[in-house]
Amino acid sequence: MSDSAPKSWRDKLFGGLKRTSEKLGTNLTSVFTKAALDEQTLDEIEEALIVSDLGPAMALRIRDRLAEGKFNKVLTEEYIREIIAEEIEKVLTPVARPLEFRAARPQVILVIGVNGSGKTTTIAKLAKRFQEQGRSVMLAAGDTFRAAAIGQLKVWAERIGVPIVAGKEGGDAAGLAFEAVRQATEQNIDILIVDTAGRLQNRSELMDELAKIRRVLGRLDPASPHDVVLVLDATTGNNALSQIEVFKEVAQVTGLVMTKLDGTARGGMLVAAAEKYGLPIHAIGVGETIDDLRPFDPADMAKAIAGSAYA
Ligand SMILES: Nc1nc2c(ncn2[C@@H]2O[C@H](COP(=O)(O)OP(=O)(O)OP(=O)(O)O)[C@@H](O)[C@H]2O)c(=O)[nH]1
Repeated sequence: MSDSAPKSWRDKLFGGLKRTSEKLGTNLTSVFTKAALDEQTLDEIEEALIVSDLGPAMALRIRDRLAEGKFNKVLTEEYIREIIAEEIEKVLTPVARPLEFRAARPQVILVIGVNGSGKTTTIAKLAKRFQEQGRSVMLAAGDTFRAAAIGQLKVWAERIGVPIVAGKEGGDAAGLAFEAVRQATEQNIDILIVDTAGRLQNRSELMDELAKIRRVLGRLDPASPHDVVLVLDATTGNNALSQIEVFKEVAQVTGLVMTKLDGTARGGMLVAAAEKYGLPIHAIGVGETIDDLRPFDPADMAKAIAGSAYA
């Protein structure tokens, strides 16, 4: 394929995860050149997998898989990468779940995450995907803390052609969410995506605000918000894992979106997150354009992380 040809999603996925799979390869270099499998090599493999952010449980499982009947045998790089991909796929399969319209009009999707995680662009990308599926979408600029966040979301709304409910900087986010649901109901909108502030440094305020939004939404429809999606920046590595911990507690997260997998060698943490929390992962981001955020195929994703054959 020439450089100018448009890339398919699979190309982008494998290209985006290249730094992650290369880092795994670097960490495993000494193993790839070993004569035969022994206890020490297995220790090295386990260590390399942990250093590659896959998490200790996964590292141990892969170690056990490789040990099965293979002692004193020479393992090829291809075989090792294949086994890694197979084990990753097992963990990703149950969590790879796209965000879907479930006929609760309006279905309210609360989007949370720290500033800079890619929240605003994720909202726009999700909105566009729903639109493509024939759904009507409305946005609510609930990050009332920063004028820039409101402005950015307005620009995106205009670009993709969806209505937006926005208030003033410093306004009441719960009040805005309430108003947005009212308008979405009136206009028979399928999906309302609500942005929120991401001030993790002020945990009690954040908690109060999210709790208030939930309370207000719940008053209109006890099932609302129907989804609470946490956006994580993959480049933050372990920090992303601790964000799941905090937000799970303050906002009853129902699913994850992981952005910027193309900008890091630490993509393995998606697997660690899946294993540790078991939360659905609705979509992943491998670039800045509107089409770069999508649900993922667990087998492809596993191969992309493990760097095993791209066929
Ligand atoms: N390379 C890459 N960049 C991304 C991805 N997702 C988001 N970005 C970029 O990350 C930056 C931050 O994204 P925003 O959507 O503005 O993040 P945010 O969390 O809303 O940030 P604030 O508006 O500052 O709170 C932007 O420049 C995005 O284009 C991704 O998957 N890959």
